[in-house]
Amino acid sequence: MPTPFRKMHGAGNDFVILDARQTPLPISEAGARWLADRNRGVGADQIIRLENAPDGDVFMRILNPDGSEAGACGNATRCVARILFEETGSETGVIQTISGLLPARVSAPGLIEIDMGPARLGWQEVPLAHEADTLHLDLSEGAVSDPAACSMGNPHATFFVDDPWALPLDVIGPRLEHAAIFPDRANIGFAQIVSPEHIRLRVWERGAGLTLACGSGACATLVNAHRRGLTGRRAAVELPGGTLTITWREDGHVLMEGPTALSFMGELDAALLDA
Ligand SMILES: N[C@H](CCC[C@H](N)C(=O)O)C(=O)O
Repeated sequence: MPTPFRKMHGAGNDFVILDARQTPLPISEAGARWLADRNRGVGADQIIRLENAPDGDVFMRILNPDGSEAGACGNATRCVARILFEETGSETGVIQTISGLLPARVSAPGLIEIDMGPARLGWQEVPLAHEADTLHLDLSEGAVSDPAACSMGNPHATFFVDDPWALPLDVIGPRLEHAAIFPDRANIGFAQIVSPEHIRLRVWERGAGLTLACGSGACATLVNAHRRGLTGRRAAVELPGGTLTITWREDGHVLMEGPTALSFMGELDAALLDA
């Protein structure tokens, strides 16, 4: 049964997007692994499945290449918003995830802004394995130490470093992702503060590894940087794949603005998704 898919990316963070609003598309862990595989499948950082939304305009299910489900994916949320806007002819909408309702709008030509919801700062919200000060975690690996942590609906830890490019992220990334303090694992950001309005960031993503961009990671990094007094409430977050503009509003919500792109459309055998 040929099933259409979209291959999209936001600042180089790439996705296979399937539409299950008309017909169920069960995806097993093996199916997600196959689909995300850059040699045997289509290849992607995450698999996104569109579903009918009980409250929003569309529900997005977020699966990592290892089959784990995530509570947030900022870059994919912009891509889903673009699909929604093309379908409705509107420039606003609400995307629903397991973490809540995310208002979306076209903020400028070629740019979409998502209200990613509130940053969650409590240790149980990240979550952490035990009570701790989320502004300064007692965690180190190699040359990095003392991260801040928060949740954007998914767990993030941010290390502030001199140069994210001078670190062996392929070595320290997985060790930190699986650190005992993170019972659900965590996405790990390595951030250089260039100025109070400019951050350079690389992210080792939970369940995915190094990606060219991480939208929720950019949000968590700005929040953690402001909490540390290192930036204002708004900054350009420069990732390897592109730059996102992040604002931490006084009401606690985090706005993320950035680009989207449709790389290609394709068809696949849905039976392979649930093998
Ligand atoms: N790996 C993340 C999900 C994708 C996040 C990222 N692609 C984004 O744009 O926010 C997690 O397991 O929480």
